[in-house]
Amino acid sequence: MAIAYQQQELHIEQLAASSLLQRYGSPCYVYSKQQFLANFHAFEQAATGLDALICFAVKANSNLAVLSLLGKAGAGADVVSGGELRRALAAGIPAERIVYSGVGKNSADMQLALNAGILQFNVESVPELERLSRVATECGKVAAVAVRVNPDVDAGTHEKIATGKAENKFGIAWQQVDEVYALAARLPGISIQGVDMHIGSQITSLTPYRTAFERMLELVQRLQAMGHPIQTIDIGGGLGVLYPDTKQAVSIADYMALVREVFANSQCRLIMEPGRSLAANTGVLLCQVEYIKQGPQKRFLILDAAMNDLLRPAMYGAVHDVWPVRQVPERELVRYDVVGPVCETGDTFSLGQLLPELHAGEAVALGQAGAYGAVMASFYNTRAITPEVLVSGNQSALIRRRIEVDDQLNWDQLPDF
Ligand SMILES: Cc1ncc(COP(=O)(O)O)c(C=O)c1O
Ligand SMILES: N[C@@H](CCCC[NH3+])C(=O)O
Repeated sequence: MAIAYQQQELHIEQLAASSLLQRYGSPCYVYSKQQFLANFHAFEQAATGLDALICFAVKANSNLAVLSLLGKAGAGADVVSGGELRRALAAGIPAERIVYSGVGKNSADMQLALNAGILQFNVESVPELERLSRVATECGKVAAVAVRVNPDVDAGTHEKIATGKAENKFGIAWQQVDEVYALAARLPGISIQGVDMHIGSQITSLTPYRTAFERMLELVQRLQAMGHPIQTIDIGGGLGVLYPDTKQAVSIADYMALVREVFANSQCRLIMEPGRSLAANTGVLLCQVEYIKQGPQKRFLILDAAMNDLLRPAMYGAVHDVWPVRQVPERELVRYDVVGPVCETGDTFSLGQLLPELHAGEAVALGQAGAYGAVMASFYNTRAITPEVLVSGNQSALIRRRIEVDDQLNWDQLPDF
């Protein structure tokens, strides 16, 4: 079922926004606890009755307060580096709920994961498998492994985030899978546990998922018939969300209904790695208008947020909501090119955006910023790293009265990342 685009249900009151900006500085990422929990519960509820573990893809948002919130709610974590693993562990996510993906795992990070006792390594190549076996043997451990299989499916997504086609660097090619499992079975430091796939990100149709899932189920049955003890099927993440330019999206409920239809009788434990669908609509990037610049042809809204804070528009031509925090109905509508202060023409959030007339110093929110926002920030132009705040309260109540950083964590005892 296609669902229509609606502006993100995250309203920010002028008063609260300016308190936040005053307290934490501008620009500043603001996340909603309630929205994170609502998204996680939507997955959980749709998975009722299935043996399923939802491992949040930490790459989407690695904020410690966010990880701690999701961990307490029962989520596991999908990590792709030693840094992400340390963060997940520091936030209290138990190692037995952590899977480790990625094409370039180094020996030190493998060792860290083995000593922590993680649930599963998702292995992407023969040399990685051989290295993992060697490192595990040296540590006196056996690594629980799923081979990431590349099901050669076009997920119809942006070329920079497609991962499931034969030409992509990810996973083991379909025709090599049998020999890789045969090798895994011979290696002393490896224990075969499952299969893994991830075909891309921001996928807005169920069709590629159906094709990939059916291929994976067939593969599981074939590997089991060969005697491999496949007990887990990791189906990755990738579920798309609504951005202003998304023409259709798939609901969590419909996605999970497909998962159930294909895998319910597999007798395997299902692992999912959603990132964006858990995080995108939980956050905004709050910022302020620095200047209004009137050119001969265009009017520029120059924000104090830039591509180093939110890279997606510059990197993928991605579109995010832009809206003034204070809604003044009588203001005239004006077209702006919404840009940041960085010395790149690509530092543009939106072209010809119709907005109520704005003035320097007023607060603006950039939407859908809870996923792949702060995690992709950089120091470019020697700008400061953007603060992140997780607040309580929901929807319109958000931020209005309760400005509350997650106080469950002891920040002094957390490692510095
Ligand atoms: C291996 C793996 N798992 C999970 C994810 C999360 O994807 P998404 O944020 O699209 O759900 C990604 C990113 O695409 C990934 O590479
Ligand atoms: N960073 C990307 C998604 C990549 C997903 C990681 N495999 C984005 O912002 O959309």
